[in-house]
Amino acid sequence: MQTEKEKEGDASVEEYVALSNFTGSSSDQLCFSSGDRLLVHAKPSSEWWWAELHGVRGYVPTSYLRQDAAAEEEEDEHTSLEDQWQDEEYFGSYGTLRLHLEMLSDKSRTEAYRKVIVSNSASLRSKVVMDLGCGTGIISLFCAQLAQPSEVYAVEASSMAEYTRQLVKQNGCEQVVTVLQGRAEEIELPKQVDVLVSEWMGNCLLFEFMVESVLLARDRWLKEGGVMWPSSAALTLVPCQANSYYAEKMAFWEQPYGLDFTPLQPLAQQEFFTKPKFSHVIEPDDCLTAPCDVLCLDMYTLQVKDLEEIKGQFHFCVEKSGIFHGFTSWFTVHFESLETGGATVELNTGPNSQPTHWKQTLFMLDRPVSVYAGDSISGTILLRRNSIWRRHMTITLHWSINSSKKETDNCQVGTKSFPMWR
Ligand SMILES: N=C(N)NCC[C@H]1O[C@@H](n2cnc3c(N)ncnc32)[C@H](O)[C@@H]1O
Repeated sequence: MQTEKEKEGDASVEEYVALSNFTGSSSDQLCFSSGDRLLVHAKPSSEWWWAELHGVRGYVPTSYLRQDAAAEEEEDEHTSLEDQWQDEEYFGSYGTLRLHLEMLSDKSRTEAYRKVIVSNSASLRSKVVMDLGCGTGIISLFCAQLAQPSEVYAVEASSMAEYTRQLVKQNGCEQVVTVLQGRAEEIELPKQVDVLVSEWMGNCLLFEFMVESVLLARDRWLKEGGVMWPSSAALTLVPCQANSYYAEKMAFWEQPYGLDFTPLQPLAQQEFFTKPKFSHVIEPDDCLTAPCDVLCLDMYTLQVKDLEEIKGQFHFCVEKSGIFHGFTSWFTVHFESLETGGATVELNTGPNSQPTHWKQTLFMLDRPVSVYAGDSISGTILLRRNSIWRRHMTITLHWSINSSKKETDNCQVGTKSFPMWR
């Protein structure tokens, strides 16, 4: 129901750009295409705004909108670089034990780093190592305990660094490990390093964009011919079923206690399926096709500017009929050996490996689609870094489903943008 204000619209009309296509599911919702410039007249809720396109007014979902460049410029002036990284909140969260306990309790992750040190212990002798974002210093302690590097610089920006120094002393590693408190981009190391090791991966590989700090440290502190651990990273995608999640968040409204609550389903779609779902556990049987690496990052050549927009393509062949609810992503990183020809160590966060604290990330479509063995799903994925909130990004998926049934030439296409988180 439109209020008077929504009908007239208030004076402060703001222009927004549509991030992707939207097909309204009721008469009072606007339909628009990616790139359309919408005039927002009223913001009655955080999820739905009252907007105008080509003279027609209606509700639009806020998650599909981005402030236009001019407005973004203006906001830019009021957002200092510091705020854009949300460092106070970010490093504040790493100053407490919660996240460090989660990471240390992740055996798959932590043992993978230990395996890297153990399998390269001979080559690490007399080497200089930088552990970027060392947290409690676990990787630095592995280096000092399981190998004989000459120096390990354990760099940590949060207040945890004070405790890390105590842990280094407590474990008799202070001869080798030096803890430096500060942002890796800002601190001074006594010398260049032979190895830059870091556990920087976020949800969907890049969230938090700590990888930028790793690249800046590489360019400034890694010796010519030095080694990056991880050496490479890949983001993997697979079209999947998500029956229990769909039942829990959408089907639920069909007949709760014998009543018909389906008018709430557009809100449920907006509230539960607009953003990616972190910590999703996909069962191998939920995969409708073989997974595909859609992005591959070489940590020696990747540049900070490359992080603004990263694009990948995919082509999936449906192996078994099922319901295409969405896409699931995970990542894998590789640690090359310090010895030429030595064994590479892999940390895989996918459904066929030991579980990790990242689990997987689920991207739900607005509406599920039945697919059949022999169909194919092809398209692109675009990770676009947020130009204001530097730890955030938007993931846009475009896909087309090509039916294997010869008589129907139906090719269903779809696109959806998922803010993570702004
Ligand atoms: N997703 C992750 N692996 N997060 C690990 C982040 C750890 O690295 C620390 N960290 C992140 N960025 C930086 C940086 N630029 N400089 C120093 N420490 C950092 C952070 O305080 C935490 O202890």
